[in-house]
Amino acid sequence: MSRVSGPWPPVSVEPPAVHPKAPSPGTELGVHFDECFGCGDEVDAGLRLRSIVGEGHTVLSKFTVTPAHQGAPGLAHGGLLACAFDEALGSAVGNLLRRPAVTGKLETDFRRPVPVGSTLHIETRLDGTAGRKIYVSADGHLDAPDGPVAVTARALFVAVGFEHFTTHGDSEALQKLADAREKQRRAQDGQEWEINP
Ligand SMILES: CCCCC/C=C\C/C=C\C/C=C\C/C=C\CCCC(=O)SCCNC(=O)CCNC(=O)[C@H](O)C(C)(C)COP(=O)(O)OP(=O)(O)OC[C@H]1O[C@@H](n2cnc3c(N)ncnc32)[C@H](O)[C@@H]1OP(=O)(O)O
Repeated sequence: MSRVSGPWPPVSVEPPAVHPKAPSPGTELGVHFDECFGCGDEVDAGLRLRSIVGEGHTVLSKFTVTPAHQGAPGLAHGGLLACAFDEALGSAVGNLLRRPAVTGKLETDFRRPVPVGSTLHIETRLDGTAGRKIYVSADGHLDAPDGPVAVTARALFVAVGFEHFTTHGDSEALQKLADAREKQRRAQDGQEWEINP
């Protein structure tokens, strides 16, 4: 099987419509859900991926491999590395486009082993959109932003309505999460305090 995938993006795309209130370069992106395996603080063996906004509509994420993430002794499990990319790519889509979206397809190329104790620096780019389809890709560098590339990924996210999550997920927990996020966004946008008429 060839190592070379097809052209990317696979269809003709528009440049990504970055939201006018998307966080600026250097902004730290918070945890989107405390119980998220990718970024949440309340998951003991979670990846605890952390991200900031980079220049040129990129997101820079970091994840340190612990013994809880092993596949073979001393080495990261490929499925958990794919999870880290899902999280990093999803964070770029959610925070820069501010559109709810889910992963439709995620492709990973594992180029070098990733040892326990190493930190993967993931740089994600928004490659373009075609209607509801959002194409993103990322490179994962070992132990430094310019370290050797260990893993690369490409993904298609599909924009969905909020009802995707309420219909298929836990709607009560989601409403709480949505309210908290809205409050956080208003605070970031300087709209937290309404002036009485
Ligand atoms: C979780 C985030 C909460 C969101 C809150 C919002 C903002 C938050 C801000 C920041 C978020 C920060 C971080 C997020 C971090 C991580 C995110 C993790 C994301 C996940 O981990 S999420 C779980 C895994 N994910 C799923 O659980 C999806 C299950 N799935 C479905 O729910 C449906 O399958 C769906 C909706 C994908 C499509 O269904 P559908 O009926 O709506 O639309 P349809 O099928 O027509 O597809 C439309 C067009 O996409 C093309 N298309 C679709 N799939 C394709 C494929 N695989 N390959 C090639 N093309 C594909 C079609 O071919 C068509 O293309 P065309 O328009 O050209 O015909």
